[in-house]
Formats: sequence, structure tokens, C-alpha cells
Amino acid sequence: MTDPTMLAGGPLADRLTATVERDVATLRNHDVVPTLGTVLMTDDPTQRRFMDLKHERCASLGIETVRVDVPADAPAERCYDAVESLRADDDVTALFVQVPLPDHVDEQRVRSLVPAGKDVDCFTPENLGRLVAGDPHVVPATAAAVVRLLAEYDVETAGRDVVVVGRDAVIARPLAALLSANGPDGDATVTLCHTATTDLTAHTRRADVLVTAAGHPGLVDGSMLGEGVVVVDVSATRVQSDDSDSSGDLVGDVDAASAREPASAITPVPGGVGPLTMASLVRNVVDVTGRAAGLEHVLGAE
Ligand SMILES: Nc1nc(=O)c2c([nH]1)NC[C@@H]1CN(c3ccc(C(=O)N[C@@H](CCC(=O)O)C(=O)O)cc3)C=[N+]21
Repeated sequence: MTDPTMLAGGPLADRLTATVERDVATLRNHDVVPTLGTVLMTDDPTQRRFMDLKHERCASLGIETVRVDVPADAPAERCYDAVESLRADDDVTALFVQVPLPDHVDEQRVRSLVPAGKDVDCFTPENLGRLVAGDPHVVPATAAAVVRLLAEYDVETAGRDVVVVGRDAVIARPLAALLSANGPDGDATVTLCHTATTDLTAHTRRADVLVTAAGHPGLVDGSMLGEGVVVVDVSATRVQSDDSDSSGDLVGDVDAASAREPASAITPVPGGVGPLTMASLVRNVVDVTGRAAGLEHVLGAE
């Protein structure tokens, strides 16, 4: 058996990021400063680290940031107020709310508080609706990352069976809409599997392309895969490694060791979808900023 192709996201992410860097400079030459406002409401160190990475990346590209962190046990109003303050701040050109939010926060209310024109994650009802209708204003960073990765490695989607494990509104559902849309990078037959799916293996075994976004390490192993499947693992869960001094390893939902045998291609975790998610997010920051300033035409195509 030949080893599977490694679907590394880094090289494409670097190319995409280079175009973002040029566009930031172009916008600044037009006196427009791309500025990302973020809201994070969690005590989870992994989620905090993801947010740190976003701010570091923005800083390195010349994108300003305004960061609002709310403790996980604070009243929900603190979260709504944070979004409203960034909404009202004219210097903030782009807005990102990291999920998951605590259970006592009404996520649907938060979605409605984000202005569609500042939304960089297809979080608002309007932008989600446009995406499902086939006219996206902005594509969620993670879903965009998966589509870009499949295109980069010439993984055909037309007419093929794509099985997505997950049903959330930031990754799984938008991704299903994109991959089943009429046209390039679409035309797939998409199945969404989730915690109420009775026989997960029956679905994963017949997948041509399997996308996992459940956040459950080990949920899928090699025995659940069909021969030649392309595996895209979106999840990145931090687990304690044997080395108790380390902060732990990032792992996906798929047991990579046993998946190697059947898979024809597989994403590494980390180094697969993650770097492309970051690049897609900063791409969106520049796009919504340019659009709001009427400078869409000066931004370089990717
Ligand atoms: N509304 C919303 N949209 C999101 O897109 C979203 C979110 N909420 N909540 C949290 C997750 C997590 N996320 C990541 C982004 C980049 C990396 C990334 O850059 N990963 C690198 C490095 C990881 C590391 O070194 O820790 C890699 O996988 O190679 C990972 C994870 C976006 N998320």
C-alpha cells in the first residue's frame, strides 16, 4: 500500500497570506486601516491560543485589532455589549466572534448583533442565507479553507459522495452548502452526520471525501473508511501528551495511524486545515474592509 498524500495547508496558506499582505498595504495607501474586532468568551486555553494566533497574524500583516475577552462565567450581557461596542466603533472594519459561546449566551442573538458588512465569518443570518442561496457575501474561514484545500490538491467533488461529520453553523452546514452548490468546487452529493446518526460507519465507509468537524478525537478510525477515501480533518483538540511538561498535542477526529492504510490522501493535524483557516480569515478581513470603503477594485485577485 502506498502512503497517502499529505494534504498540507501551509504552502497555499503562505501564498494566500502574501496576497493579503499586499492588499493591506494597498488599503493603507488609500488611508483605510483594516481593523479586526474580536470577541472571545471562554476560559478554555486552547480557544484562547487560537485567538492569540489570530491577533499575532493580524499584527504581522499590518491589520489592527481590538480584542475583547469576556470571562466565561460573566453575565451574557457582557458578550452582547462587547459585540455592540465593536459594531458601533467606526474604526473597526471587521468583526469576529469566536464560538463556542457559553450555554447561557444566546448565540442567535449574537449573530443578529453582528453587522453583515463587518462580518468576516458568515456569522449573521443575512450572510448565512446568502451563502445557502448561492450568492455568498463572505465565506466562513474554515469552510473556505476546506474548499481551497480540495481545489489545491485537485480533489474532484462533482458527482462524488462527500460525508461531513458535524452539523454546526460555522463549519459543517456552510461547507455542505458550498460543496453541493452548482458549479466549480461543488456539485457533490453531501451527507451530514451527527450525534443522532444511527450508523456512522455505514456513511463514512461509502464516502469519497470525508470531512470531520466534530471535535472528538478518535471518533473515526481506519476500519470505518473505504479504500481510497480523501480525509479532511477540520478538528483540532488539545490532548495531554505523555510529556507532562508540554501543553499537549493538537489532534483531529480521525485516528491518523489507522487511517493511513485505506486513505489515498489525508490532512495533517496540525498543518492541514488550520493554517488555511487563518489565511482565509485575514483574506476576509481585507475583503470586507475594501468593500465597505468602495475599494474592492484595487484589491488583488488571489
Ligand atoms: N466563529 C468561529 N470561526 C472560526 O473559524 C473558529 C472559531 N469560531 N472558533 C475556534 C476555531 C478554531 N480555529 C482555528 C484557526 C486557526 C488554527 C491554526 O492556525 N492552526 C494551526 C496551528 C495550531 C497551533 O499551533 O496551535 C495548525 O493547525 O497548523 C486553528 C484553529 C478557528 N475557529
